[in-house]
Amino acid sequence: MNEVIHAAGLKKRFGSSDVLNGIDLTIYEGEVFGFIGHNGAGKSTFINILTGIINKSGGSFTIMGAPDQNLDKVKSKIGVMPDISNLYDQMRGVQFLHYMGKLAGDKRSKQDYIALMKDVGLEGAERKKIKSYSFGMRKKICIAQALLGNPELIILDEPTSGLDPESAINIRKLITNLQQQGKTILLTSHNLDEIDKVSDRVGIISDGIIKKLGTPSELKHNNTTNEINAAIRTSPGLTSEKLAELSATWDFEVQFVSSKKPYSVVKVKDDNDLAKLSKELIHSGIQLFEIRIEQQSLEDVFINSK
Ligand SMILES: Nc1ncnc2c1ncn2[C@@H]1O[C@H](COP(=O)(O)OP(=O)(O)OP(=O)(O)O)[C@@H](O)[C@H]1O
Repeated sequence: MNEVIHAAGLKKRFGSSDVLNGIDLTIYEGEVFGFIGHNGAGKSTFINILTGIINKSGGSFTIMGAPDQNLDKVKSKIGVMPDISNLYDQMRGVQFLHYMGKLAGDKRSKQDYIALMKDVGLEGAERKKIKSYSFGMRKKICIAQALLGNPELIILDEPTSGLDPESAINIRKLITNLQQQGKTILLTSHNLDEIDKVSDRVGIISDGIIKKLGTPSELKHNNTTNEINAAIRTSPGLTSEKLAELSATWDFEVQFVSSKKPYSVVKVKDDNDLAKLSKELIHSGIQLFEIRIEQQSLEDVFINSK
């Protein structure tokens, strides 16, 4: 597999604050890579270093084989979603893309720009001035801008934040289509369900390093313990207090995790304790309708990676 991005010990310090403490990461050709981390974790800083907006403080990286000191020859192969504040408000949507496309060496026809606007969900807004665009429409034209020049690597920093659910679904479809065309996509998002759905691999940044890395499935199943979260549906419903009262005499530990109506989610040590739990609940006179294992979500993995 060809390496598209390879970062080795990449560091960034702002004043006295170390934001990136040595990012080691390789992103391969044709993959959608989901980059996640809490606010201020350094995702945009990493992207801004890759795209030459800011300088690194240490370490090194290559993009499509070009070393970070000499990225000029690959710059035209990288499409980056700009900040929404960098749009030209007085231009009409299609006119703006046409203009930016020329600068990016884009060869498409005017009709194709209209098609691009449709692809990002801006059908009907082609001839409206950007100043009249809503926040979501601005995001969409920024996504379109990232695709100008037919780049091989597309970097999308929170493309769907602030979009309505249908628009976000369309952007996810667009990302999948781009991948099918062989593009490599680096994506950040705080919507972990979205990252789970579209990414081939996910990296979680915390304390300035990549804390966890793997496919969404690997991350969700990489449980270091045998602990089980079980969702239980009973009558009467199981509250935290009721469970504490019942379990006081049990010879195993059970912990109330959350209430997800009509379920109560509890944690037990292993399979044996799960079997004991169902037995004890029935003995206590509680009607047990359903008990099922709750799969870890990417959100759980994220919360536990801090
Ligand atoms: N130009 C700058 N000067 C000083 N500090 C900066 C600068 N840019 C970013 N930072 C700081 O670096 C840290 C990482 O910011 P960054 O924007 O990379 O985080 P992020 O992971 O993208 O966050 P979010 O999810 O909120 O977008 C933050 O503490 C931020 O305040």
